[in-house]
Amino acid sequence: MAKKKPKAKKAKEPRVRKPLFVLNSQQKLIFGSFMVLSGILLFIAFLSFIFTGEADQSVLSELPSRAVETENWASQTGAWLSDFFIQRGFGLSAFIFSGLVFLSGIFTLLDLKKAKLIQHWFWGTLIALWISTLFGFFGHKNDLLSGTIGFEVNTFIQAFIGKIGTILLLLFGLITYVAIRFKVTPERLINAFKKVKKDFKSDLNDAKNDVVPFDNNLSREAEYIKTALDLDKDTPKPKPEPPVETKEQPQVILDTTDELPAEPTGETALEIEVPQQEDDEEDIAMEVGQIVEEKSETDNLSDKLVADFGLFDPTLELGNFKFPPLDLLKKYSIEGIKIDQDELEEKKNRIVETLNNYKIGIQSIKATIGPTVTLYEIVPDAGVRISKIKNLEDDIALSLAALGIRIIAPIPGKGTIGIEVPNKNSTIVSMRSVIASQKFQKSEMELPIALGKTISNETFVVDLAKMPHLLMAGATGQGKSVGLNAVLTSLLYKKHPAEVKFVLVDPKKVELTLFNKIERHYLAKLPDSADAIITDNTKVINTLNSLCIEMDNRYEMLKNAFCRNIAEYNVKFKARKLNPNDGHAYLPYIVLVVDEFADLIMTAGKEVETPIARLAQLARAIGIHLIIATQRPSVNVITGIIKANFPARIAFRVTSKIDSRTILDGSGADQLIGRGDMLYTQGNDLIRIQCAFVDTPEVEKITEFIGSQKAYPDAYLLPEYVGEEGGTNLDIDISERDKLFREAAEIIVVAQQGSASLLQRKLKLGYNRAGRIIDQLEAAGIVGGFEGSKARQVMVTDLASLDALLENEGQ
Ligand SMILES: Nc1ncnc2c1ncn2[C@@H]1O[C@H](COP(=O)(O)OP(=O)(O)OP(=O)(O)O)[C@@H](O)[C@H]1O
Repeated sequence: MAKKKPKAKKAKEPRVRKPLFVLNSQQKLIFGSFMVLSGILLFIAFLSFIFTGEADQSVLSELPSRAVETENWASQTGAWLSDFFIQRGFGLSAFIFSGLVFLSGIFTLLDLKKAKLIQHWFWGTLIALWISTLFGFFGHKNDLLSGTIGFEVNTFIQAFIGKIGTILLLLFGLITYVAIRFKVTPERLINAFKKVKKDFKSDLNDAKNDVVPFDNNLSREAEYIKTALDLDKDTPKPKPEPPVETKEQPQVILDTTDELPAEPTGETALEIEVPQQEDDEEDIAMEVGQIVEEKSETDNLSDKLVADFGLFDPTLELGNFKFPPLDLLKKYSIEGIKIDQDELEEKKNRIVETLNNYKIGIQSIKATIGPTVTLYEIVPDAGVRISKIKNLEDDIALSLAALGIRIIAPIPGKGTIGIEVPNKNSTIVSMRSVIASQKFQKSEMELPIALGKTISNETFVVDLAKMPHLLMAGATGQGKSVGLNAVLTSLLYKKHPAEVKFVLVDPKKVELTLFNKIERHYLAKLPDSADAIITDNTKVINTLNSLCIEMDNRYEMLKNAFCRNIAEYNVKFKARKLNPNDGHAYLPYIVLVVDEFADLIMTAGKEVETPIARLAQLARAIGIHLIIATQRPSVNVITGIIKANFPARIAFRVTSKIDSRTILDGSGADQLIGRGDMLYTQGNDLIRIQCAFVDTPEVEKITEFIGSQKAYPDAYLLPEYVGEEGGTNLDIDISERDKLFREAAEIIVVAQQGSASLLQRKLKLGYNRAGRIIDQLEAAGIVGGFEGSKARQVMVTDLASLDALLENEGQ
């Protein structure tokens, strides 16, 4: 079945006709210019033939010979060609051929459409034939006019239909030519005639008006118009309105009448009457006022900016950034599904047998072979209870002696019952194959992720931005880390560093280290942290809270820009409608990845759960998306509040039905076979997917490729967040003081001004950190207490006293 598919497809493919010869650019130049020059040469030769043809007549039979001298301006070749085309060919209409040769050269040089050129040749040849026949009729004594062809054709026609018949035939030929070539119809002709008549009438009226200028009313009107024009002289005049009755209008209507029956009725008849109304003498001319498009100030400014600089390009700073090539990903020898007919038959028989043993008859059975499992879709006999088959899951598993059998009863939307049976030899779905797939390459999604292949071997691509957050769970060693790498790899292959940033949390410390290499391209971090990848739990809390601040900031920016989501905001920013001086900036998507969430929840509990839940609830619109993976899908890890906000879930194999229920709200994940076999749900159906496999060396190669390119000066900085541990209590402890404490103290003493904003400016700190240092300075007795809006009093007068104070403190 599956084998036949590609064959059928092949048969249906339209046969592409290859062009007979295709010229490259150089050949086009050479061939094109040759044709252009040949056209010119022919023209010169033909022109000369009119004057010298007779003189050269006698030597034509001796050509070609160096001894012979010809009068033609193009010498022997010219004489011979002219004789061939004019004398023995078409007469004077041979000039048309010199034009056609010239035109062919131009078409080749400019690479214009060949079909058009062929049309020119066709119509050109026809008109040449017609003209030469016409000349043959009137000037049959002069070969120069008609050429042999014109003469012969004439003689031939006249022999059958006589002179009058020939004239009529020529006329008919002309009408046919004009009708087809210039698409002339009787209606068009009538219409053109009416238009001329109307123009003539209005000209006549104008002339009459000019002749009687002293008619009272008219003169007053003319005077009024004149004054208006005078007043208007300085102001720019609007363009004259296009006349209501446009050229095309009658044509469109007449074109429709072409296809109408002889006696048009109903609506169409009405349409035909429109041009007749135009003919009415009492028709009142109507002028349509120009529609004024009012533009706001910002629109004008942004339009001008866009006209001057083009749309804002966020990728410009790393304009030469190259996306990783496909070759960095491995090809696998066991890739591609191989059909084992015997295995299929055997399994089918066992399923049928087992069901028959329980008195369940089957009407039909169909197999779809996937990378790891084969889906047998059965239609049971009428009257069989579905639950009966569902209960036979274990019996079927026993008879097939296979792990991981899943029964889907019924398959939603299909009216069949599905039995998924693992293949004896599973195939690897390589990351390369899914990344190279059309579906991924051509996807227009915001954050496309190629997860793997479905049971029908289709690449499965989803948009993380639509999910909007993803929960991944599965027992250890079942493919979670590979799944996370597949997600990250997909984004690296599709998104520029300016468009997406990752916040990586890796409590296991080893899973995501490879991504360190792309820190300055793709990672985001807290301002004063050394590593972008977070392995320490306290730092996770700070980062999550910092993301909450980023979320609030982004919402504020969206509100000020009157946008509902990040996509709208970025479009507006790119169109230069948002001023960076007002705090606006291009917003990259932020993807937070937590590998091993259980560990976090166990150690930090509510402190982690609260910001995660907040982000999950609110962050979708402003482009922050969460991917959370866990080995332990128990209810105290995946709590109700987390579950409620993560509609998209991936389950790798788990050990118990309870775990499966925690992740998917149903069983199924316990029946998977591991090694990347997974179930995906986005709130409704479960889809079985074989996860794409990406190995550590592949990830290393990709990160190395990206890491070796020009980067931003630093990772994307998240807003500063100081946790409760940074509060005043700890500050009293000298060892807990900020690294910049001494420097800050010196600045304050020199300036004699105890303000946090001074520190912010001088030390380039965030508000929170500067405030914390001020608190520490207060605890150390360097500045006084808080005095509302006034700066704090500085207690130390000079640097020497400061040194003395701090030294005493250390003792
Ligand atoms: N999609 C896949 N295709 C083929 N093999 C896979 C796939 N995913 C995982 N495997 C196999 O399973 C092994 C374990 O995968 P992985 O390290 O991702 O598991 P894990 O769930 O992250 O485990 P842990 O939780 O202990 O980190 C891999 O080394 C690989 O051999």
